[in-house]
Formats: sequence, structure tokens, C-alpha cells
Amino acid sequence: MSAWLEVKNLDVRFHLGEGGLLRQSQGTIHALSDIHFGLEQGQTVGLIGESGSGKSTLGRAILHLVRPSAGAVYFKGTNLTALPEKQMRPFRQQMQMVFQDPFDSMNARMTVGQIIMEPLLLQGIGTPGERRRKAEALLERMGLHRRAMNRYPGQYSGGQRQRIAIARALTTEPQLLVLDEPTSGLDVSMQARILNLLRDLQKEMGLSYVFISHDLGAVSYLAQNVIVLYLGRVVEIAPTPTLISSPAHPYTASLLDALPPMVRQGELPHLPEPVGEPPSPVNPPSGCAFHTRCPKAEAICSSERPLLSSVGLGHQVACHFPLRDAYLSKGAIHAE
Ligand SMILES: Nc1ncnc2c1ncn2[C@@H]1O[C@H](COP(=O)(O)OP(=O)(O)OP(=O)(O)O)[C@@H](O)[C@H]1O
Repeated sequence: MSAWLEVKNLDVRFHLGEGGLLRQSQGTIHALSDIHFGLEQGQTVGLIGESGSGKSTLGRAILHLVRPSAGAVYFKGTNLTALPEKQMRPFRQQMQMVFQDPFDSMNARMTVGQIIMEPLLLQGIGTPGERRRKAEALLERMGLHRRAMNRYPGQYSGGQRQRIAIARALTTEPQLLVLDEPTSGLDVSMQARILNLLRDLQKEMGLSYVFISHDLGAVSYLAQNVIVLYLGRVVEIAPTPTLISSPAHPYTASLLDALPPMVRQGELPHLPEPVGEPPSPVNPPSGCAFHTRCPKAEAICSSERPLLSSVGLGHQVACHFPLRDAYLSKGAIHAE
């Protein structure tokens, strides 16, 4: 049975040298390769990885904002990748994106009311009065006063602007939200308030989330499953508690090193955060792309790319020497 949202063997390539800012460069950026996963209604999947690992590109490809070079995205059984723009329109209402820095994506000269009502206006939904009432109700649900309708985004704090952005995304009554780093740049208490708000909205409205972040702590608060991306490939996918208590990929383990002790669980291996920058996606390393930074790498890692293989219930890893084996032999976790 296929999932509510299904991403199948998705590839995204950006060709450099075709104009624009990148015309000085040559080559192809392998932004995403062979991405495969499903998401059920009302659930959250987290996408984590360092900058440039392909998280935003995957979010945008799901929403048909980036055209894949291969593979498909199925939403409730419909292959969105094959749809012409006109037939995509009804799906656009059902899927919305919340960006990292909402101020950048907001027109500073529009009032908060105009910003929130814009998606309804663009899609010709409702009368002016209905649009206004809907925007006011959403503002109040976000914990903001309706007098914000006539104010400007510059008059609000980062956390308040993020709530305005969430209100805007909800006007078309979507079923799926792609949340691209919705809490980054906010202080810890504001991050917690936004995460709580997102969790409550999900329960109330039956929303599904694709939650993009480099912060596994934030992701683990909402996501049932987490996908770890490295240089455009899935290196590990697991139920969140499994990923946090027994990561199998050395890269995941190194990301966990940055987690606060209360989020970390069990006896984790001490793999430091990866040093240096990830290699270029134009010329990714041979074999396992992480081998150039991996403390566990052996000869085979530079010559053969490990396939994503199952190491437990819903737990897959692409590594020749998964750490999970070490856990199982130490008896630190129970086999599933
Ligand atoms: N429109 C584009 N044209 C060319 N290259 C692009 C484009 N968008 C993304 N890329 C490249 O694709 C790769 C993946 O980028 P992406 O923004 O998806 O990563 P990310 O994990 O979301 O990073 P960040 O956390 O910094 O947002 C990067 O190498 C990036 O430079």
C-alpha cells in the first residue's frame, strides 16, 4: 500500500553554466540522488543534515517548486511530478511552505493582514470580508491580536513574524506543511513556543509536516521518523527514538554529539561533530561520500557506495560498517 505522501527515487540536478549567477561555474550539482520515503497523514518526518545536504531542495521538490530530473512525488496517489501547472493548482492549496526567515519572504510594505490574505486573493478564494475574517481568526489562533492586521511585519519580533508566516500558510487550509528551519534564529524559549504551537496545530487540523532543520533536538520534538541527508543522499532513516538512542551511521552519531544531554539517550559513541566543510556536490567523493570525514572509514568506503539497507524495524542505513552492529554486540540496545 502506498503512503499518503510518497517520494520515489527522486533525483534533482542543477546544471551550472546555463546562465544566471552561476554562469561562471561549470558542472552539475547533484543536489538529491535516489531519495525514497513515505509520510502518513497527521505525521511528521524530519529532514536533517548540514548546510548544502539538500534539505530545502527536497522540501521544494515535494511542493513542485523544483523540477526533479528523475523520480516522482505522489500525493494521495497522484503523481505530482507528471502534472501540468494548471492541474497542479488544486494541490497547491493543500501543500504550503513556511520559510526559515519569514521577514525575507514577506513584503515589508504590505500590512500583516495583506500578507496573510495574499494566498487566498491569489487563488480567488472567498469574498474580501471572508478573507479578512479568516485572517483575523488565524492571527488570534497564533496568539496575536487582530489589530496586527493593519501593522507591518517590521513592527514584530522574529517569533511573532514566524507566527504570522504560519498563519499565512494555513489560510488555504492545507493538509501538508513543509517547515524549512521554522525555529532557527529564535531564542530557546521562542523556539519552544513555536514548536508547541506547531504540535497543537497538527493535532487540531490533522496536518502533516515535513520538518527541515539542522537541529536534531527540534526535529525530535515533532517527528515520528527522521531522515538524515549527506550531500544529497539518505544515509540513515529511522523512527526518532531509535535514531537518537542507537544511530547506525557515523555521520548521524556525530550530529548527535551536538545534542543536549537531556535529548541524548543511552550510551552513544563519542564521535565528534564532523570537521571542515562537506565536499563539493559538483564532484562528490567516490564510494561513500562521507568517507573523507568519517573516523570509521576503511578502504572499501572510498571505492564502493554502500546501499541503504535495513538494520531494524523502519531503520535503514547506508554504511559498510554501521555502528548499530557494535550496539547489538555490546547489548546496549534490544534487537527489534
Ligand atoms: N537553484 C539552485 N541552483 C543551483 N544550485 C542550487 C540551487 N538550489 C540549491 N542548490 C545547491 O544544491 C545543494 C543543496 O542545497 P539545499 O539548499 O537544498 O541544502 P540545505 O541542506 O537546505 O542547506 P541549508 O541548510 O544551508 O539551507 C547545495 O549544493 C546548493 O548550493
